[in-house]
Amino acid sequence: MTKEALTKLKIDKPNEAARQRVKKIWDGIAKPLDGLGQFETIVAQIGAITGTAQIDLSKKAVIVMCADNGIVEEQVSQCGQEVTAVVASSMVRGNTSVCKMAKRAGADVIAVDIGINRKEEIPGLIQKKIARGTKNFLKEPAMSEAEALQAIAAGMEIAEKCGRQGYRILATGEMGIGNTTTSSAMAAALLQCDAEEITGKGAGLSREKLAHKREVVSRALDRYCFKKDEALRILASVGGYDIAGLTGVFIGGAICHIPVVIDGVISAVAALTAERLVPGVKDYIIPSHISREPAAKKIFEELGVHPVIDAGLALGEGTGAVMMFTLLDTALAVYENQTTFDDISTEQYVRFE
Ligand SMILES: O=C(O)c1ccc[n+]([C@@H]2O[C@H](COP(=O)([O-])O)[C@@H](O)[C@H]2O)c1
Ligand SMILES: Cc1cc2nc[nH]c2cc1C
Repeated sequence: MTKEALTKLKIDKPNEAARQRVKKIWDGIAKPLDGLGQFETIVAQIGAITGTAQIDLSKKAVIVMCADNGIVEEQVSQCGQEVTAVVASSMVRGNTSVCKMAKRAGADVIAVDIGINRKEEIPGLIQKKIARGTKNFLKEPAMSEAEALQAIAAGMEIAEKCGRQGYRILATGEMGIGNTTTSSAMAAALLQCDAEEITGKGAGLSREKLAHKREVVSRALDRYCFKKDEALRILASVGGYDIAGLTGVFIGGAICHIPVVIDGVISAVAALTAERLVPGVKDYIIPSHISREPAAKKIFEELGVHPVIDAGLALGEGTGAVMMFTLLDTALAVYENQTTFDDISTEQYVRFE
């Protein structure tokens, strides 16, 4: 895919008539007006995305993009790169946190090698490797723009295939040591913030190491002098293959009218990148939680997305998004098996605003 082809993509506007029909159904259910708060809004959003008031989230999957990051060479993470391949292998065996949650939530895990630094294939992963990890972005751009576009196309392809296979909702997840550094650098560039205010501890760092990580992000910003509207250059220069792949998942989901649930800070950066590259994608994004990483809040504010879970999660893999699957299923129990005001022979609440 070329940059021109990507930027020419058009996203349909969500179906407002379907959104209104869902809202009307909520108001007819025997409960206080707006009693399920944001869950009513989100179910209506899913109606607008899919174009129907009949909400079906029976088949769901979390797409976990696994990739390595050359910036790990700069001691920005407590773990070594080899851990990415170890955890990715556990994905296949169902042994990671997201696999356990997905099993409980009735969702499939689609784990993808989009750039693990390992020569041998890990059997069971979807093979979409662009390269064996990115370059150290303090020394040279993490990847070329052509590679970034290739990874975006891979993510779009996976989302579109999920659509053909009947998945009704997708979640984004990732695994990649060092990807909170790439995310922080991208968020700082996309939002034009300082490294200081946007860079967090990731999977765990001492105070000294956090100061060093901020310094690394700051040096990268000085080196590349990004403008906020250069999303593709930002992604290629300081991003990762996981972020690029997830950017593609958000774009592909929007094209196919599939709601995509956003997870932590890495997913949030991918969502913002997708929106900057192809405006309109954000209408197809379903919130889940607000990551502990400081960049997350700023990105959600920019996107106008309101996460419903504020629990200090910072696990990644798609875990918070899968929790949201369960919450949505619970809310749908009320929506699908309606007890209406008519059923209980009671006057419906009147909406005054
Ligand atoms: O999702 C988040 O917001 C999040 C916050 C902190 C850490 N992580 C996970 O931890 C790993 C990256 O941490 P680090 O410190 O190596 O950059 C990566 O595999 C992510 O899935 C994820
Ligand atoms: C074991 C482990 C699991 C993870 N999941 C997301 N990031 C991770 C980092 C580590 C180290």
